Amino acid sequence: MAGVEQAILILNCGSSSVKAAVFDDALREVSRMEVTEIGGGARMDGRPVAAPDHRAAIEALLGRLPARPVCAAHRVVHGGAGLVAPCVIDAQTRAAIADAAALAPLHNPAALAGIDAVAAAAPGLPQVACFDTAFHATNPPEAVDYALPARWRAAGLRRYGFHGISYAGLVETLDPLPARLLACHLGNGASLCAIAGGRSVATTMGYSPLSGLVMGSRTGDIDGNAVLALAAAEGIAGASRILNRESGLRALGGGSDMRALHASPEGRAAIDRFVYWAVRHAGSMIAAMGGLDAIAFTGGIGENDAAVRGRIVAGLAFAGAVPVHVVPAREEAWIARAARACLCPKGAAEAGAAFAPARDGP
Ligand SMILES: Nc1ncnc2c1ncn2[C@@H]1O[C@H](COP(=O)(O)OP(=O)(O)O)[C@@H](O)[C@H]1O
Ligand SMILES: CC(=O)OP(=O)(O)O
Ligand SMILES: [Mg+2]
Repeated sequence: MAGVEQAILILNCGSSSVKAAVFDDALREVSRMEVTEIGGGARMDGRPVAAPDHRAAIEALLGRLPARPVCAAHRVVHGGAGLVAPCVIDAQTRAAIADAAALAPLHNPAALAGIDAVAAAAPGLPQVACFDTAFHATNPPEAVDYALPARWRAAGLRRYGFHGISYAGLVETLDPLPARLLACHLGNGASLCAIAGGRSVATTMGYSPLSGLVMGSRTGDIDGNAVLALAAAEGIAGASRILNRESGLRALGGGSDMRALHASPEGRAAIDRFVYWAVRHAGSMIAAMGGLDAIAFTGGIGENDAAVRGRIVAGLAFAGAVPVHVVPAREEAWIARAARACLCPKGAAEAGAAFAPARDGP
């Protein structure tokens, strides 16, 4: 793209989508493309595209980049306990993201596919990872701990929380920022976050992006003994497939796309359950903040589905009438800024500072 000398490429692999954005050296977004509905009639910017999986979607997007990037940065959902702050991706970082893949089976393999595809297309290009967990580092211990024996808590079995890049972008966007904000990221993955004074104090996802709300293909909260029953019947891999890929709206309503669900009785029953559990979990978030000053919706459903938003807001009438905001998810812009700060910490504040790796890339 003419005039974009220091293009930075952002890849955001969601569970049903890949979003690619290019920013210029002043961190202005100059291009955006997305493949949605991956695995079920994928579309690129609304038009049908052959993308049966994330890898194919990434290849299709990289083939249409309008500028040659000088660095790339990725949304990575889970880095485990060790990887939280944005960092340059080296062999060790890549291995840690791969190690956490079992905790985010719908996301980390896709993020790795993006990292590897960029490395293959542009060997040596500096790449940065930004993690979905970081925003929830401010949760108090009582919100983070599972009531497990000490050795298992020490082994990293704890609540992490996700969609943190989206929530961090939301906090930067709302001005003035409400003191006690119920933030609802409703996409193919869905979570709620209690944001008090701009900081996450509670969230509905836990050890992995499986818990909390009913989602496109994930159960949301489910009793541990039911998980054991599934594992006994189907094995660990089978139970993981059922819980992460075959459940949620797909299991209740016959499909994971909220738009289609409105059209059938079975789909509407699934939406009833989505809304019911969103409201119940919202009650828990409101309790964690000691009240409610505003609600914000983001994500594919949160931004576009006024009927679902209206039903959730109506279900929360008990908490009083509060302002409701609809905010486009700004994950890519947040990642671009974090990548610059990571790669050129000294020049991060200077508009127009060129990207240069702080240390060697992959
Ligand atoms: N106009 C719409 N009305 C209702 N739901 C929508 C609409 N557009 C997108 N969605 C829902 O948003 C979901 C995708 O959200 P998104 O945040 O883009 O996904 P991901 O979680 O993969 O990042 C889809 O599953 C779809 O059901
Ligand atoms: C964490 C998560 O569920 O992300 P997404 O909504 O992109 O699937
Ligand atoms: Mg997403």
